[in-house]
Amino acid sequence: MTEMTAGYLPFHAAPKVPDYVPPAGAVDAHCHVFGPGDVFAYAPERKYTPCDAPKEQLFALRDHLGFARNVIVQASCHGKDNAALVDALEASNGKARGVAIVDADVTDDALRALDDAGVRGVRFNFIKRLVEATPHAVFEQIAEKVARLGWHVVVYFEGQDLDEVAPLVRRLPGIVVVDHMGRPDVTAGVDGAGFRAFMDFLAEDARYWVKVSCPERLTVAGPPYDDVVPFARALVERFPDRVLWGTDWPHPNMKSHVPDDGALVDVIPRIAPTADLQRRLLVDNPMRLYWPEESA
Ligand SMILES: O=C(O)/C=C(\C=C(/O)C(=O)O)C(=O)O
Repeated sequence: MTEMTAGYLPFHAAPKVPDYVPPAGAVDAHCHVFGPGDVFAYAPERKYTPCDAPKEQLFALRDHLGFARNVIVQASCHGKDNAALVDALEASNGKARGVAIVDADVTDDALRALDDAGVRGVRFNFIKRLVEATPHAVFEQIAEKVARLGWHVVVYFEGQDLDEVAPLVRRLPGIVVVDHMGRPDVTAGVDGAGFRAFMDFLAEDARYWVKVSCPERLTVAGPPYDDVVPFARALVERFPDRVLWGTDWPHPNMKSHVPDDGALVDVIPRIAPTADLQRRLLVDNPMRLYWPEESA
């Protein structure tokens, strides 16, 4: 068993059954698999070591929460070794798609193998506490390469870094999905300059999508995340056809509390207050992006 980084909390051992019942075919569009470390080693360059969170537990959580599919996102702790991700995709019976992390020198054969496994995007991480900086020119090279496969790009950055990241995003081809609402400073309020700038950025181009995930990371008030709900709701109501939702299980790097995944699901009707908005958020949008061949 690989020791997890001191001070971080493990994922919830017994999340509640959500009160909210997701629509049929709902997709958890942001989650991870970690290790197990003695089978899928963590990256030497990682800045944290998570607790093991294997595919079997992710799939059991999917069923427990009433979801049908997962989008499994490569996290920095596994770096550019996507083996654990591919293993989970191949075990999912077509119920999972992936977002990988790759180098600029990734070969076309390697990309095709990832695509065959179910990968449909790459992730560019700008969070300074998670990764060393990558030159934007490298990200542009990767984006051009994977666009040939029809993949999209997922970006993860701090709210205060929008001005640094936006020029690169504008140069990327295809759809770009922003993780965790662009990590706004919730203490500044939805009318604060930072979140307004983020909303204006998303409004620039219909290629830009956003995940209304991670109230547990952004909150100052704590569960049930009343201080974060207005941000997610504003995004759902303004961009109903380009929002995604995810648990972010197993919630790496949490220190403030252990989020209950069932309680996170119960936030959904508060941020998407109609059945139509819930269906677009949980079914139509993720199916169009990750299973277009099956999308209505
Ligand atoms: O540590 C965070 O801020 C959140 C995450 C970490 C990563 O994505 C990562 O290590 O790549 C998360 O989204 O799970």
